[in-house]
Amino acid sequence: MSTAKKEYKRITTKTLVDMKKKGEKISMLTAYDFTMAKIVDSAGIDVILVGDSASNVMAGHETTLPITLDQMIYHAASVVRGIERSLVVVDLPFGSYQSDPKEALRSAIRIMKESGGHAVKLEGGKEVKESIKRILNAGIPVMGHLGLTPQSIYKFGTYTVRAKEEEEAEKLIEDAILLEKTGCFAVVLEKVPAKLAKEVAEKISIPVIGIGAGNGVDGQVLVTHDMLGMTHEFNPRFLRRYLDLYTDMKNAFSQYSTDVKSGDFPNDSEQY
Ligand SMILES: Nc1nc(=O)c2c([nH]1)NC[C@@H]1CN(c3ccc(C(=O)N[C@@H](CCC(=O)O)C(=O)O)cc3)CN21
Ligand SMILES: CC(C)C(=O)C(=O)O
Ligand SMILES: [Mg+2]
Repeated sequence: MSTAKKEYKRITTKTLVDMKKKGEKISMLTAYDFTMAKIVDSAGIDVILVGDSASNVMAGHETTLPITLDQMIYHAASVVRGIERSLVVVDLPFGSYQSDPKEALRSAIRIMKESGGHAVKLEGGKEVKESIKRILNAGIPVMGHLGLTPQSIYKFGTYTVRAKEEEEAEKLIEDAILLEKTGCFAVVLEKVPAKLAKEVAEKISIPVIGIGAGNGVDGQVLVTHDMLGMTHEFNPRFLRRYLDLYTDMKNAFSQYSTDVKSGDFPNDSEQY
């Protein structure tokens, strides 16, 4: 009898809940395009997030607020064409779900229909409960997002650690419990104290995926371009860089330019 660990063929929302039960950590990274998604998927990353961080990373905006639902669908559809195994979760962008639950459902339906993604993510707790219910009633899985919620940046003014004070910590725990009760299959916790994040992960039975939330949670997410070292100016404490692609790419471009200008490229074997 084989003792080899069973490989998950295709990750589903249920797989993630089972992984938490078994104490297996969940890996999650962002992707916004086909080529990146294909590499991330083939590396065995469990969840691919088509994050509204595309607004920063792809489009160069200061915040996540400007990206549109149409643009998110374009990114998500490109990602879906690149994957075989990962679960694809798509951020509902700012302005596509806050007005009312019907609008939230319409936006989620557009994402599912037009991109082929597997689930949506939206920011907030109690405030978005009715919207989450509507989306779930249509059979669309929902991931929550608490703590630092970048779509509310102008309400807070900074990207500092959230829920350091007792009152905000209590609200966060309440919101996490509410998200589980409402039916979310997982929740992202962004930039909160590790001790609080661990407490939340222990209190609820759905997976808690952390970013800047310490090691006591059920999985981790990073922006792929950050962990590859492409976003040079972005230096939060929680980020671990696995490559220095900014430098490597810059050197490659510079070498190419030198080769073109010197006439070294193309050589005899690189032409017809
Ligand atoms: N490239 C990228 N990576 C991300 O992780 C990311 C985005 N973009 N865009 C959307 C949100 C915004 N996020 C952020 C933004 C800032 C910090 C942050 O720690 N900023 C400062 C500190 C700010 C402060 O303490 O006042 C830093 O140290 O870089 C963390 C997460 C996470 N998301
Ligand atoms: C940072 C992650 C959690 C996110 O929401 C995004 O990339 O948009
Ligand atoms: Mg996001």
